[in-house]
Amino acid sequence: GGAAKETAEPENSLELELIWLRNGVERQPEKFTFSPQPTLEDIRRLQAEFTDERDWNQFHKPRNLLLAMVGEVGEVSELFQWRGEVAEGLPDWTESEREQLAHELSDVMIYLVELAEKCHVDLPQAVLRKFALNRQKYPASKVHGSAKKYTEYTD
Ligand SMILES: Nc1ccn([C@H]2C[C@H](O)[C@@H](COP(=O)(O)OP(=O)(O)OP(=O)(O)O)O2)c(=O)n1
Repeated sequence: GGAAKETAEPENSLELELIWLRNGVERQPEKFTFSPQPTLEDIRRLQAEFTDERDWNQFHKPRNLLLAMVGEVGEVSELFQWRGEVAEGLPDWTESEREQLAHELSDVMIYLVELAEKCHVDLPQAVLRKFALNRQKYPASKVHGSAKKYTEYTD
């Protein structure tokens, strides 16, 4: 029946992706934020399924993934290279240029997540450890309003 269908759990990754996409389209936050889904672990799993289904794992060694990621960073750079400074939110870009950027940033993200997986770096946990280090290195009280590198401070 209809009620059962509305509450039915997604049965595979494609159904989950469609649900998350729909959630994203409906979002209109006042200030820009990311959608909560997919998580990094979701992205890791979706890419693992994508490569498994194609028997591509044999090609996805850490070095290959690193080079693929850097190549995609280059594609992001191409979108910016002949422009002047770009304002937050890219107000002067066309919808198609923004979508292109979203694609290229996603390629970087997908390869980054898979690179971390294949190197056994638990990326979300590693990011938390790195934030703790960054806070120690750059105490807000000390560096407020200054973009100097930590080695430039004399005290
Ligand atoms: N061996 C591969 C090839 C592709 N992909 C996936 C991950 C990326 O998200 C995307 C990259 O695809 P392409 O190499 O075709 O690169 P682009 O999408 O950037 O296309 P183009 O190079 O034409 O701009 O597809 C992958 O996982 N493994």
